[in-house]
Amino acid sequence: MKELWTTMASLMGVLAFAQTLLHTVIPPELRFAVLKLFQRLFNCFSSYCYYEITEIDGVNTNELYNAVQLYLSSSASAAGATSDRLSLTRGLNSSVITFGLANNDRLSDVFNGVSVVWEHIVTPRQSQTFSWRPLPEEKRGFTLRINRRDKQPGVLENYLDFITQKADEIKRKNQDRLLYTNSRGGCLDSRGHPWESVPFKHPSTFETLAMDPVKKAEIMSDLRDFADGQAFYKRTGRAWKRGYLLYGPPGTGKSSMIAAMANYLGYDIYDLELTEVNTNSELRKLLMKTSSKSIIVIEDIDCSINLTNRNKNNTNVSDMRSGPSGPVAPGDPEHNGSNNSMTLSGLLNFTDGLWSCCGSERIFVFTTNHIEKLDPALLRSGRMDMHIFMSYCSFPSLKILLKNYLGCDADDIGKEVLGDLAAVIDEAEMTPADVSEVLIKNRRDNDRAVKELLALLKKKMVDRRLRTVGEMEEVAEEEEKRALDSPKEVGGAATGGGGDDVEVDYKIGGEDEEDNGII
Ligand SMILES: Nc1ncnc2c1ncn2[C@@H]1O[C@H](COP(=O)(O)OP(=O)(O)OP(=O)(O)O)[C@@H](O)[C@H]1O
Repeated sequence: MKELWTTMASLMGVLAFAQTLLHTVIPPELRFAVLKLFQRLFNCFSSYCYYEITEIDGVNTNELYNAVQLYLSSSASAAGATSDRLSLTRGLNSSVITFGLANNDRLSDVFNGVSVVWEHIVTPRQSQTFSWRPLPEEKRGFTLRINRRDKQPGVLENYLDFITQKADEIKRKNQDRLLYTNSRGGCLDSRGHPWESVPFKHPSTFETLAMDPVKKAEIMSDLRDFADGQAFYKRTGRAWKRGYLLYGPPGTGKSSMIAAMANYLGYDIYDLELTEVNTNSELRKLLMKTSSKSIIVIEDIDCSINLTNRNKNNTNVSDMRSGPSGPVAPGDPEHNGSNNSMTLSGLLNFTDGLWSCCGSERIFVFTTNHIEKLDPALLRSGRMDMHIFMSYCSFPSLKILLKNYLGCDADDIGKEVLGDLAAVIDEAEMTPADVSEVLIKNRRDNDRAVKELLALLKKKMVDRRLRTVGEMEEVAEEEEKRALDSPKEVGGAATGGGGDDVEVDYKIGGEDEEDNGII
């Protein structure tokens, strides 16, 4: 045994000596050429093709390297359970940890039925070549191995395109969303930007959103189709944007829905405060400074701008600010050539006109508690593609809230109580916000929470019934009164009253649309 070790040590010594001799006698260029020759010979007989993607391309960062790294991070995290070693990173502005291949580790992948192997190669950098910025001490790169028989034309290009697209998605998902606001009025920041941003950390998701599951699935699928629809929008010649109108009573989850949309798609939110915008051109500038993959929100649109009465004289926001008795503009600035106030027509151009297309993949969301107050032009399809009614708490929504706040499934509550809740929930007309309040307050005691909620729902239901009876009595009284007076009024109503009303309503709608040139 001792002899064996002695022989091994001598052999190692000879090898080390030979290597030093080789390095001294043979110049590095020749060594490199010989190595290349061997590599070529090996490649000729190998059944694989190899592609190298280095981290630094010359002196520039290779974007493809970063994309591959991100793409592989999703596969690596899946393989995490089986792999012994993975590298972990967290990027700037990100709260998410990403997995990566550790040095010289391998990972297999399959794309369109083609199996490939990625290897992460890290070697010390030999010498610092001159460059305007210091290069990292290690040379990092990925080697992609593809079987020769799978090397069909276009396969590699398609695979790399797929990787780049996936990497973009992952980057967006990992990065914190931003919430922008224009609440500084027309003031610009030091970079000349009209929007101010803060990290957006709203935890609302479609999972936690209490609404009818069928409706929810429909909205999610619509959003997904939109986000994946670049080719569709290009083919059909449509601008890549979509409008959603969320309407319903306060506290039914309109803001929560917007947050869920942003979190689902990984989009930033631009919360447009219309009352801070003075002119149409200001609005246009704001639009130009929004980025793609974003949701532009105008909350409570009925309160922001006068949208009911699109008369030429009173449609601008400044009038709204001055109150009903405030100054009346001399005419619709969109039509008299002036551009010194903000009008409904300006807003419609913002969402629908040529300027709305300066960017792509953008969603417009308007919310209102009073849809009946909105101008029909705003509701027209093409402007607001989907009208989503956020309703009072229904039974399916209640089940989601019980899960959110009490952490229990409907079955855990007991059949009898569940039946009682189901019997009263619709008629009680309670908002998800009010239901949430009761559940939050009693979240440490599930039984108490459910009992208190049931009692409140019953009370609301009774109140509503009484209100309805009261209203019916009032109507009956009025009808009775009218019946008594009817011999005098029949003539008047028949000759003008009711008929005129209908005609005027109809006319106002039609004339306004044409006069303002909006539709
Ligand atoms: N559908 C819902 N699903 C889950 N939570 C909800 C829902 N609706 C309301 N809530 C809860 O109630 C609170 C208020 O809801 P939210 O602000 O989204 O309602 P809203 O309809 O936008 O109200 P408003 O019209 O007054 O702005 C939220 O913080 C959320 O916790």
